[in-house]
Amino acid sequence: MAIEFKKKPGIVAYLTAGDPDLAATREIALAAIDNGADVIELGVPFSDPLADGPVIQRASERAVARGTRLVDVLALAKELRAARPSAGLVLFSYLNPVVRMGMRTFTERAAEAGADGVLLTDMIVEEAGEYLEAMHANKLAPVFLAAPTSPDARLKAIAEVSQGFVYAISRVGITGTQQKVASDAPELVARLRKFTKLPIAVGFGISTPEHVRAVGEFADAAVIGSALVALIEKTGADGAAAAVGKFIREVRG
Ligand SMILES: O=P(O)(O)OC[C@@H](O)[C@@H](O)c1c[nH]c2ccccc12
Repeated sequence: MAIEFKKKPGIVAYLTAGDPDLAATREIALAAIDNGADVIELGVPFSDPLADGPVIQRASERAVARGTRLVDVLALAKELRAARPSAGLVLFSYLNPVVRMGMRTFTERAAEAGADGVLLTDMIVEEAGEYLEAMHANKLAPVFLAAPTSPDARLKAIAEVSQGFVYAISRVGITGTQQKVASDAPELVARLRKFTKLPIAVGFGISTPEHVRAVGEFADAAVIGSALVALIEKTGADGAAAAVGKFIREVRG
């Protein structure tokens, strides 16, 4: 039960829980872990995923349409923790579902489920007081997003409250695979290194072994989301776990 990146760069795999269904997500997450993913970012599907590109938007729509709720994702997290005690597990959500449940209740249930940390996409560090209190009370690692447009003061504030790792998004904009990883990433990671000793994971647009190798030159982990979600969309419930396992093995190198 820990967020640690064994091989450099580590792999963080993002999955939309409940797409195509919760049983499939369970199998896919286990396959990702067993094939080299150090951390699973278990995404809570949300009806208005404005930070997401089309691939993850469609996955969220499918999962919401199936009736996937935050409580179901917490139950899935508990199953994953039981099945893989040492895997890194970060609950990933927009604020809205968490606020609806209640911050205190959510963090208690996340800790009870065995999550290592939480990343709330639209939680900004300036307004994170109550959230951080609840996270600390439940020994959960708050993971924050740092963007190339974040000024140093903001990076410093993020670094001071982050635990587990810091998530550096490689470019402004929405999630989604790209031909090459944006060039803003190395500069953002270098700026973050001034303020934190935590591992830094880079995400957005990562989908090939070359992307992962490139990220490994300057960061500690690569986050892969849309490429996995697109693969799941293409293969469907039956073949998805094997396909994702193979993909993680290939990009890990
Ligand atoms: O999909 P990509 O380009 O591989 O990027 C990872 C991203 O999907 C995942 O970390 C994520 C999913 N939803 C988000 C919303 C905001 C920031 C990051 C995310």
